[in-house]
Amino acid sequence: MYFDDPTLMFAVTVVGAANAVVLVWGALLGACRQPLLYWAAANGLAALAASMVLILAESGSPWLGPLFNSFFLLGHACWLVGTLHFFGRRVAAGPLAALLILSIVATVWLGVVSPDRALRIFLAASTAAILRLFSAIVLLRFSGTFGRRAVALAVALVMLIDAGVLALHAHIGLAGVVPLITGSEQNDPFILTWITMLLSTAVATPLLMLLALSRLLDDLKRSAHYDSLTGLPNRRGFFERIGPLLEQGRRQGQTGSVLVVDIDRFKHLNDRFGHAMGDEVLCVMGAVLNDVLRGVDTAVRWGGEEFCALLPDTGGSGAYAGAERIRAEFSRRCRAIPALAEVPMSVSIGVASGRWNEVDFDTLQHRADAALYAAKHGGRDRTVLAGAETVAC
Ligand SMILES: Nc1nc2c(ncn2[C@@H]2O[C@H](COP(=O)(O)OP(=O)(O)OP(=O)(O)O)[C@@H](O)[C@H]2O)c(=O)[nH]1
Repeated sequence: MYFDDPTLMFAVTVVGAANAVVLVWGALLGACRQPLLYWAAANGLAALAASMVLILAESGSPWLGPLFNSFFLLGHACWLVGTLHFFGRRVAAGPLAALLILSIVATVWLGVVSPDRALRIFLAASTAAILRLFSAIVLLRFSGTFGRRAVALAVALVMLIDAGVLALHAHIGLAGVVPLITGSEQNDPFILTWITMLLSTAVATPLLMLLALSRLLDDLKRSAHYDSLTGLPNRRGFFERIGPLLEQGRRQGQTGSVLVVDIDRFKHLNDRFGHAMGDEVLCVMGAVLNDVLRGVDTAVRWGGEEFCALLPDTGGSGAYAGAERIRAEFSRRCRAIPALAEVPMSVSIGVASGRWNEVDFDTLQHRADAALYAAKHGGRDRTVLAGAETVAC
């Protein structure tokens, strides 16, 4: 195989361009938008560099090498930036831009102004190897923060191999020989360029797509079961979670309780301070329910400013005490919001209890709702226990 085998250039062009289209399409779906766009740019630049060689190889233009190197290096930088974004890490834009500008200026200088092919190849390949090494380090360092660790490690391995190939390329740039490719008529390092480009476009990019797809599926699963504002389960997540708890309660004849929690005069809060403040207060309520309830209890954002909680193994007095803790904690946390320091925020809560082998969840929920209605009509800012006329305010 010759270094300038047009089949290889064509393969990199087609695979790189196809990857770029798929990655942009994935970004338009809204998942991992930034990393996908950077990886699309990396593949697009690889395709551009390869197609340029395919078209201009015969022209003998002194600009071909420097332009190829520039696209090549920009593509490697996009890879790194996309990978950092994927793991939610900061991009050290200044040092990266400085490295790129220096390398690109040097490669143009060594290609056009004061031609030195060996030094140009050394510079471009060693800079690309450094960028690849950083991509591998990012993947190795943060692979544990994301579920698909094996895939992230596989991409890291490809990046390390790629960095090794590029280091060899850099060495060849200086030494001017190809030690590994014995018998080749063309004693030229370009074969390594095609190997490294195929590694990233045909091997590493599909693995990255798999990573992004896994994250998309995780996000979809999460948004199907959780309320995006408060982080609490939505109704679907709630009913999936409480099914086994209710079954256990029935078998063991446990007494359980349902709380229906409604923030008082929420419309007034929205009207006076805006919806952003309303959303913040809803988040406060989500956090309060998370923190105050026990691990076995489950809360749900029932809709709007209404929440519901199942306390599967708790009788009326325990649930009532829990409701009071929720009311107190909610008011305390709202007072800590500067804009609301002078605006007392409160909640009304309806509580209903019963034995799970005598009542079902829907029945208790309706009773708790009726108790909430009584709490609202009694003046708000209170807990009402269904059937026990117990009112606290
Ligand atoms: N900011 C924000 N507001 C919401 C959201 N969902 C529902 N709301 C608002 O919540 C308000 C509920 O108003 P109402 O049902 O009249 O209840 P309220 O003002 O709390 O009155 P009481 O319950 O009787 O104390 C409506 O204005 C809705 O627009 C949300 O996700 N964010």
